[in-house]
Amino acid sequence: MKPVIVVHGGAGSIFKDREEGARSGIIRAALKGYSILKQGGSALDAVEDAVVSMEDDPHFNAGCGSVLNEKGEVEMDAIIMDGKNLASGAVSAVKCIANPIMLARLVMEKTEHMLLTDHGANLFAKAMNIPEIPGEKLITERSWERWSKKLEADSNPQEDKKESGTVGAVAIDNEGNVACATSTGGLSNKLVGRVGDSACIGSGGYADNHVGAVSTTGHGESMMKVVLARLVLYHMEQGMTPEKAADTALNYMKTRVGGLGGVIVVSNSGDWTARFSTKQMSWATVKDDWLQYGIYTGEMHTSSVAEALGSK
Ligand SMILES: NC(=O)C[C@H](N)C(=O)O
Repeated sequence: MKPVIVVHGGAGSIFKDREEGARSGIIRAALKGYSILKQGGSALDAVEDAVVSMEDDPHFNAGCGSVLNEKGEVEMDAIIMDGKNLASGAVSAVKCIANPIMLARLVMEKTEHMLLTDHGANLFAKAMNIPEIPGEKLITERSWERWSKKLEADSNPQEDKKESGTVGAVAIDNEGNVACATSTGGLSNKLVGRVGDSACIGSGGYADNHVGAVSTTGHGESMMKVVLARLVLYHMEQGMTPEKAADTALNYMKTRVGGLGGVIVVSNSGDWTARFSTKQMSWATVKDDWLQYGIYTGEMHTSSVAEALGSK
């Protein structure tokens, strides 16, 4: 099987001054994941590494750069899933951790459970020797500024809830195993303790070698109502292509519950797609040593991996 990786940097509206940063961030993440796959590494390692790279990048709403809750704190959700055996691990409402996706993987591999939340997730991190970092280290000047503005009387919270930037990855490795990973700071100004789709199996992501893998982004409450990631795979099981399945599921979410979002998909035969009902979604993929990426509907740039590595 030829390896494939697809990553996203969130669906929503990307501010003009953030476009360049988002573009280079998704390209870097896709190339990182692909280099693992090329060396014979697993889909699971590839999606984890790709997501870590975007969690560490302040341009995205995950890890450092996460949006803030109503109290001005960062609370994050993340999930990872292995399509080989349907194992998955997740953390929700976790604070003071640089890379929630690494913690989610440890939940999957080192516990009997699938989801640890809040304080329990931090206790587990401690037991796993994952260091806690001061919460402020995850807060960028920009996220602080935007959060403070929301406190002004004439602010528009609905508008601010459109902040995108959740990150995710799906991959298939040369053994034909698929995996997904998703990580987010959630929605800005969310209530303390709010958990979104990104920590929930089937909504924020799903991976099954029998069909493929999906990572999602968008309005979490809508995505949980339609169990978006699993819905895409269901349509593929019924015979749809990844693209048709993604569009059908996103359209259902829009008409049934009025929610917008985006998905990245890889099928168990290595077909992929990146689709969204929002104005933008940053995405990138590498297959056959060719990198493709875009942000707006219909936008797709192509370059060879060698060229992309050279210009990094
Ligand atoms: N931007 C996002 O994708 C947000 C995330 N889906 C959430 O609702 O927590």
